[in-house]
Amino acid sequence: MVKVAVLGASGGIGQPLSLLLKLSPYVSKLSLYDVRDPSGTSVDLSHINTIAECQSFDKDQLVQALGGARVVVIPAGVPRKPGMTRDDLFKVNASIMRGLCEQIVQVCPLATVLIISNPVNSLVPVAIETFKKHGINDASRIMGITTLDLVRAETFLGDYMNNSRVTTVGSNQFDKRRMHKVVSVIGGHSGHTIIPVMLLKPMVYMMKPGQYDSFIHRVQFGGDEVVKAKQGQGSATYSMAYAGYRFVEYVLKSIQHESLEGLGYIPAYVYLPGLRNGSQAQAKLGSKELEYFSVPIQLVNGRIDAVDTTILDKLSEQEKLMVEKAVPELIANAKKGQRFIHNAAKL
Ligand SMILES: NC(=O)C1=CN([C@@H]2O[C@H](COP(=O)(O)OP(=O)(O)OC[C@H]3O[C@@H](n4cnc5c(N)ncnc54)[C@H](O)[C@@H]3O)[C@@H](O)[C@H]2O)C=CC1
Ligand SMILES: O=C([O-])CC(=O)C(=O)O
Repeated sequence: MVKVAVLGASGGIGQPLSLLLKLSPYVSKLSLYDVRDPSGTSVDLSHINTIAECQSFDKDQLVQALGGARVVVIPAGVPRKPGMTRDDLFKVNASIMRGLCEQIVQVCPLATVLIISNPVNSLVPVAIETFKKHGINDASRIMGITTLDLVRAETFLGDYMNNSRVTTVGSNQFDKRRMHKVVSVIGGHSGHTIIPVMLLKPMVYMMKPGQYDSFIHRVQFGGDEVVKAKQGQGSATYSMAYAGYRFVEYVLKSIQHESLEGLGYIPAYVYLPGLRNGSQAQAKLGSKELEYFSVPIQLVNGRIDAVDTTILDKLSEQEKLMVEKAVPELIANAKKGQRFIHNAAKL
């Protein structure tokens, strides 16, 4: 069992994610940090009779919050309002990400860092470059969480295929196993960079005309659907907490050396050149310039052991076109994050 730190624990995602982590059998200590005092959340959660011990840390206590953390999850940052893109959040959230990573790299440099804050496509590069600047060149422990796209794809496809909803709660395990074998999502985490991939290709032909295209659109723009429905009160929080927990649990199971079989290889947004099979993925995606991509990963002890590129061999013509469309945007998004660190370094 390990210590998990949540940075941004008072937020819309941070609170329900912390609840799920408090229920986890893999967490011994739950460290809640936010610039908005998270002690209320921590005391409330501490009344739940599960193993994890809750501690809260206020804005001047980041070092204490991170001490001994094996996993750091970051939902800190501002969310979108209607009319905004995720990229509009870059300026504020990149500064937050850099500040947090500058401490992580000093206090718990061997922790696995899982990034939720948007824009994921640019903030993972901000984190990787911050670590590099401090002498740590290890892409195996920094990942962007794109699991919400996968959860949406599983849910919406389940709807479209007239199945019951996918869930890991309760005894409805059948759908969960079934859906992760049917669909995955690769690419990035914004609009057209989100690329649903049918693992069972005949599914497409089983759908009614137009259903496949509207399924793709709904997965790509599911975030906007929530932003609109929340009418200025933020973006997805509960579904993100669920998705975030699903990914964190995957990492925690690997740290406990538990079997990950049956969970499939969950994709994450990662720095390909620093990973085993990463250059193979770049070759299959047709661009050496494309350094960041969400692709299924194989985990060992909380670190990425290798990128699983097999999904890239089985893309349909339409999926290949989606990749082609996404690549220039993903390259630009990553460069933006990298420039943010390098230009700041020159000042
Ligand atoms: N990866 C994904 O699929 C998703 C990502 N998001 C992103 O997650 C982020 C958080 O969303 P919400 O929780 O809804 O926002 P929120 O505003 O409810 O919560 C964010 C929290 O971060 C805290 N915070 C700000 N600066 C901080 C710092 N320097 N250190 C620690 N905490 C800090 C705030 O005080 C606040 O409590 C947003 O950027 C949003 O776009 C949201 C949904 C899905
Ligand atoms: O749409 C947003 O801003 C939040 C998000 O990333 C999502 O829900 O996928």
